[in-house]
Amino acid sequence: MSVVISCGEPAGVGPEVAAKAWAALAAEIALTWIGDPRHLPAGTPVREVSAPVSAPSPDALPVLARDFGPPAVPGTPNPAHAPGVVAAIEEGVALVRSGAASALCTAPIHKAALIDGAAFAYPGHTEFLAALAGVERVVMMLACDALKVVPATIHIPLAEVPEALTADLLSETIRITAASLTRDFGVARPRIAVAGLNPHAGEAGKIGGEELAVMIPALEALRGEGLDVTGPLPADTMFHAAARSRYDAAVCAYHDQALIPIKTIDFAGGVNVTLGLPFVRTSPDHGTAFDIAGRGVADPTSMIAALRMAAAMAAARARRPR
Ligand SMILES: NC(=O)c1ccc[n+]([C@@H]2O[C@H](COP(=O)([O-])OP(=O)(O)OC[C@H]3O[C@@H](n4cnc5c(N)ncnc54)[C@H](O)[C@@H]3O)[C@@H](O)[C@H]2O)c1
Ligand SMILES: N[C@H](C(=O)O)[C@H](O)COP(=O)(O)O
Repeated sequence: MSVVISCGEPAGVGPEVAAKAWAALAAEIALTWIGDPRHLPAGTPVREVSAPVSAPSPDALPVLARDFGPPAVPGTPNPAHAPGVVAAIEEGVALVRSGAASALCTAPIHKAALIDGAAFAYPGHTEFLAALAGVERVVMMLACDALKVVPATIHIPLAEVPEALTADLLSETIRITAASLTRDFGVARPRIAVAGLNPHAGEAGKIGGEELAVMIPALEALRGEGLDVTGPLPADTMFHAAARSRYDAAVCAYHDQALIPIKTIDFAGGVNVTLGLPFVRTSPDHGTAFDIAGRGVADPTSMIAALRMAAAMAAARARRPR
């Protein structure tokens, strides 16, 4: 399987964790990095290529070299780089859609830097990739060995969550999650737990009405379709080890309800994966980490896990085409 890596924000830790991950996986996965090679850590062995490689390259990191103009200053994004960062994602998508690569792994972007420098119209990769693929609804999943979580609403202000959390959104999110658990992760009959929006999942309507009005009817309808769905559950007690053993994925009402438990349990090993796209996309669970960029101390574990997951998902899809 060949995986292309979009460079992400040059002022962040993305180039560093990509170079370190390549060093760790050089004999295991065919990796190709898209970006300006001057943004890679000094001393990274580079081999410029004109197309993604199809075999592992243990001696040098294959690079689709693109000129971003000014050099990168660690920790300080340059608006002049933003168009190149966006173009690298677009190129990665084009390569996986054409079949030139098997999967895309995106290094972290700095959303504000892209909005300022490239009038980026999306709050994250997830929404941008959906637009590039022409898909109306995609699902963000963060996965580690101990837990898989899905925020039903993603990058929106907390104040907008109750209105955005419709029965249609919840139902589609759960259907996409269940289908991907089977297709990409080999779970024959996925068990999905759903977190309530309100404290104590609404306490039978005494602490918020969304569970009774929206969530419970939606989950009952999904059970009628044959899906194994439990909830809405009180979110505070569904992430300890015994609770986690009862489901394959937790669908949550909003971003932090889903991402706090997984980034607490396994920040180093978590992977962000987009479900519902016509291609495989993963990413590390961390961001640009400007506070440590350029110091050589960034932990590549999440990037390594993201690359391994991308290759494994691409292999699973090759074995199990839709
Ligand atoms: N996949 C993505 O593109 C992605 C994911 C998450 C956040 N982001 C973006 O990144 C930017 C910064 O986000 P943030 O500050 O909330 O989170 P962050 O993950 O960048 O940093 C949070 C903390 O974790 C540390 N950290 C992060 N990655 C690390 C690594 N590999 N090794 C060691 N320590 C690491 C940082 O030093 C910092 O202290 C924001 O613009 C955010 O939107 C992008
Ligand atoms: N919500 C993600 C996280 O905090 O890990 C992150 O912002 C990445 O989102 P995209 O994959 O949409 O860029």
